[in-house]
Amino acid sequence: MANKKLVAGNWKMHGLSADLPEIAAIAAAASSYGNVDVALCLPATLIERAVRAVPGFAIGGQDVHSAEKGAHTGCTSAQMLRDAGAALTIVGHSERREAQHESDAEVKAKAEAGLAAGLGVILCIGESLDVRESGRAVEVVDAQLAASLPAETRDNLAVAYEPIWAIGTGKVPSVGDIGEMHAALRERLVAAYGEAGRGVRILYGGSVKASNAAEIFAVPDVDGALVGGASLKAADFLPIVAAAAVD
Ligand SMILES: O=C(CO)COP(=O)(O)O
Repeated sequence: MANKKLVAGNWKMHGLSADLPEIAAIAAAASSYGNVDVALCLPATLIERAVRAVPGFAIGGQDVHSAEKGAHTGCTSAQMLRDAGAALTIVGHSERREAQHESDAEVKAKAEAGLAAGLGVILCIGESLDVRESGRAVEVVDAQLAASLPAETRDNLAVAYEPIWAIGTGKVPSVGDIGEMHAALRERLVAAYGEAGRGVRILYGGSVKASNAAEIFAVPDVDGALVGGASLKAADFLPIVAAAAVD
């Protein structure tokens, strides 16, 4: 049976209190789609206010530290996100893997910390353009996933395949390439977790828009999307949610 789709927005470093009405508009409309889970991963500074503004709607963070607490200036623990009312968090986004030099081992520790704190976790992986052009994308991303996966899965673990060259560029892999990658990632999840690996949602991310969402969602083993730029406005995001709601 197909997994229920998850459409999550990643607001990255966007969002001030003036944007709370936009979040409320997204949450209000999203609640009418019973067969799709919808979430917004916001800057840490907005989480608590957003949770108060849209009770019951899934608000998430974009990163957590792997430790519960300690001398880590500027970092946020998974418990802190939970305490602010977050339901989930992204870990291992390529922007952090690149700019903050996060390793697979660190991403794995972050994913485990998030799950242990009761957060849903969206674990990101994806290849560079060089790797895609070398023909080694599946091999490299599979190895990245194997090294980043938490030791044990939980119901609220999801994986997001985000080719780095597709993020914010308007470029999207062919549906054939997305399908090939998601099938390989599914095999990896089943190898790691047995049958439970079939229930781990595999999202696609990278230039998802209203115009391409339906064909991406129709690919086998695409269980939703992680959406950047097109998640900032209800008018752009809600058609993507609507496309996920079509069986
Ligand atoms: O990085 C992304 C989501 O995490 C994708 O960003 P865009 O949808 O803006 O390409």
